[in-house]
Amino acid sequence: MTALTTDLKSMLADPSLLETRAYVGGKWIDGEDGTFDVTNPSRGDIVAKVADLSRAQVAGAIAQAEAAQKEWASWTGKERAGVLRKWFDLMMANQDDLGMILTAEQGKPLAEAKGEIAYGASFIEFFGEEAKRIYGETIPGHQRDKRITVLKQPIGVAASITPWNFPNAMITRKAAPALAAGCSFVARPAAETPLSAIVMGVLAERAGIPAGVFNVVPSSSSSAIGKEFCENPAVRKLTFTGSTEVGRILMKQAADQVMKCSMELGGNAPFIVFDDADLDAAVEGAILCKFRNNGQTCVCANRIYVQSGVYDAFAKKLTAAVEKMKVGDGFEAGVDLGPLITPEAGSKVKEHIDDAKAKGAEIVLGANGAMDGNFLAPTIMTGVTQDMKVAQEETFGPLAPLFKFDDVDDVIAMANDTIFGLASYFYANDLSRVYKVAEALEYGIVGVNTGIISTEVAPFGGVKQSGLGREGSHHGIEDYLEMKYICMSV
Ligand SMILES: NC(=O)C1=CN([C@@H]2O[C@H](COP(=O)(O)OP(=O)(O)OC[C@H]3O[C@@H](n4cnc5c(N)ncnc54)[C@H](OP(=O)(O)O)[C@@H]3O)[C@@H](O)[C@H]2O)C=CC1
Ligand SMILES: O=C(O)[C@H](O)CS(=O)(=O)O
Repeated sequence: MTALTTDLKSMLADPSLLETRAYVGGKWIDGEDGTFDVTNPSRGDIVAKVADLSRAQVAGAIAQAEAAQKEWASWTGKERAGVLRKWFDLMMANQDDLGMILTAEQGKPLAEAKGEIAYGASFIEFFGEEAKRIYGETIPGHQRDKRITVLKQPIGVAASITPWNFPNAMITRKAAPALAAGCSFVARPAAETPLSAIVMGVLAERAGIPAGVFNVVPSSSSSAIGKEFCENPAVRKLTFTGSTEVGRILMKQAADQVMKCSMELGGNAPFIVFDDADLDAAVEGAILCKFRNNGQTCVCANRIYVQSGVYDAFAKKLTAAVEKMKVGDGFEAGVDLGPLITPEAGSKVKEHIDDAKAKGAEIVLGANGAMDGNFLAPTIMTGVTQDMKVAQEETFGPLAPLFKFDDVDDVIAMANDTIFGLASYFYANDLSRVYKVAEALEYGIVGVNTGIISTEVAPFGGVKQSGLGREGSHHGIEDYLEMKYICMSV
């Protein structure tokens, strides 16, 4: 591939959206630790040099957020809804530019990046509306002279740590309910993809969100900033999306302050195809579910179980569809699969391919895990079994492993045989089977005859070691509220 340079500023309709400084207390500041490079995963070139904030500067951002929070909480829900709506409108008005910034730093195809902007914006629209509906309650007194009321109040300063795979939506899915609830917010984006977070600061300023309410603190140091978030007494809420491994670290650190945590962690989604499934629909769903963001999502199908009566037909149809998929630069028209975020991400996919081959699986499509830069051909394997690494670990890449099963109870047992419990999917038409399987799967999310479950109106989250709490839906704002019980003697 010819070396291309990503001259991002010249690509934007509004070049001022490409901001590289940090947004703290309503001011744009440089990093005490200089800058760190943001590179384009397709081309390897430097897209921008971004302010590298020190832990002390992040502590300053937390202080600014604390100072701004009480005033922000004094606004009515309707007033907060008004500026959140403006924030949403600005996102959608600049969707193309925000999509290009996202593709430049994360690599996903531009159409998919623009889709993420709309998905991310939907949380701001939704929770702006929810800001007006933070209801308390009155409870009949336990004594004749007692009156009981319950208030919902914002928890205070919320801090977020988010990953590179959805650099816009993972922030808005947290910031939107937080701000709607009356919290203030300090966002530390992944070092790979800070630009999509910083531009949300540009739009927050333009929307009239008060200084200090929304802050973005890019940094090349993840652990030091994580410790600041967990140890600073002004932070009352930590919200994280990323690996279960890092989630455990953060929860341990947050325990010293008994800090409320929301955790959206790793997944190992089973995708089950029963013999009464619509096979064409199942293939379409499997492709959407497996290869969205090049397999780099926590809800991607990680294991594909196909009942023996339709196994060969499904494998043939899936292979025929996947081999038409185009791998390439996210800015290139017609590309279905962009690069992986780093060479290390590719190594993990290759490790799973090699392990499965060594234990008897066969590659029916793909290049044996060979990387071309950060590009990896989509790979399909048959003859995959539970003893292989791919059955227990999140691959996070374009590998579709096909397992064969006979009995419904067996496949439910195999699907549940994991420490994870985020998303699961199955295709079937028999109604009693649909009910039985949906109830038996130990997951926070079950997709029935669909491979895409992501929406702002539903409660997204996992059980077991896939996380704590829910994001999205009217439930999502509860994670940013405290309940206060008032007992009044009359
Ligand atoms: N459930 C989900 O949605 C996601 C799951 N994953 C899983 O995690 C695996 C690794 O992906 P990766 O992006 O490295 O995920 P990580 O969990 O390592 O990183 C997620 C975020 O946490 C930050 N981080 C890492 N270590 C610490 C720490 N000790 N203290 C505070 N913050 C920290 C990272 O910063 P930085 O990137 O700057 O180092 C990033 O912003 C993937 O293969 C996948 O299995 C990954 C992303 C999303
Ligand atoms: O972290 C992720 O992979 C996202 O939560 C998946 S989704 O919400 O975009 O479906």
